[in-house]
Amino acid sequence: MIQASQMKDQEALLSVRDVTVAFGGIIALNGVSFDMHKGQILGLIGPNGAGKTTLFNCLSRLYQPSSGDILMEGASILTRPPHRIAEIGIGRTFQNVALFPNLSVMDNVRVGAHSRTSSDIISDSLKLAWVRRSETSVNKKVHEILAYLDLEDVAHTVVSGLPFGTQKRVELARALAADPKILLLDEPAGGLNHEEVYVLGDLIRRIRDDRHMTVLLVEHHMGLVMSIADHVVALNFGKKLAEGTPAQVQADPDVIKAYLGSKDQ
Ligand SMILES: Nc1ncnc2c1ncn2[C@@H]1O[C@H](COP(=O)(O)OP(=O)(O)OP(=O)(O)O)[C@@H](O)[C@H]1O
Repeated sequence: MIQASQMKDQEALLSVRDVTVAFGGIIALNGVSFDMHKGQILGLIGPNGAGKTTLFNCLSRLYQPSSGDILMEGASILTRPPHRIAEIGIGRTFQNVALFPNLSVMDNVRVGAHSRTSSDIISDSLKLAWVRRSETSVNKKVHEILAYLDLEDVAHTVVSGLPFGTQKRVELARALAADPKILLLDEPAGGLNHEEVYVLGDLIRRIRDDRHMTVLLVEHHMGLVMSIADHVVALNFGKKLAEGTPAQVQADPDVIKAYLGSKDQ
């Protein structure tokens, strides 16, 4: 676990600065700021409609903030189109799984690995030497990730035939194959049973430790967030309500009030 004293000495890997998002008259996010540090697992929580998904979509560049900035290693990411965020080291998974259902597990993971290569259709067709070298390294990467996530047995299985929990693991594999610096996880525990959530928590922690990854977790499952996050940011009605260690946020009177007044646990 990263200590607060170490954090102070580190420049933030990602800084959310005064981000506001308005949809017509609805202010989905209202001046939200926080920092993420290298190696951190940051849990983003809040009752329904708090603005978590909106913030997640800003980080993955699907939404453009009305004002404010998001900096990655000091440089704004807001000029990047969504399909180019993998190049700066941001990877994501989707709440409802967004894989190519008719492709095999291996081919889905290969798509992730290719998002960091610079080959193009002409170089691919000409089978230039550097493209062949790049293919070899992609294949090596894909095999390594499949082994890491225990997906070798289903490597050649078409994704649509797999249980939901396994599909979620394939999505994680695809995101990891692009070697992100920051992994954005959108409700990874959604649709999983108790045992699967426990295994997932362990896996996220392992990914952070083994692969030196920084993880942002948007999650309704409080048990998961509180057991694996180093730092928690709580939103409500588009504003930051509290941030701190899981224990600090759990004990915050405003957070308790927000949750007691909602349908969330
Ligand atoms: N595309 C959109 N158009 C209009 N309003 C939106 C849009 N997306 C979100 N909102 C509104 O913005 C606010 C924040 O929504 P958001 O989905 O970010 O919350 P959330 O914390 O992710 O909620 P949940 O936990 O239910 O997914 C809500 O009032 C929502 O209705």
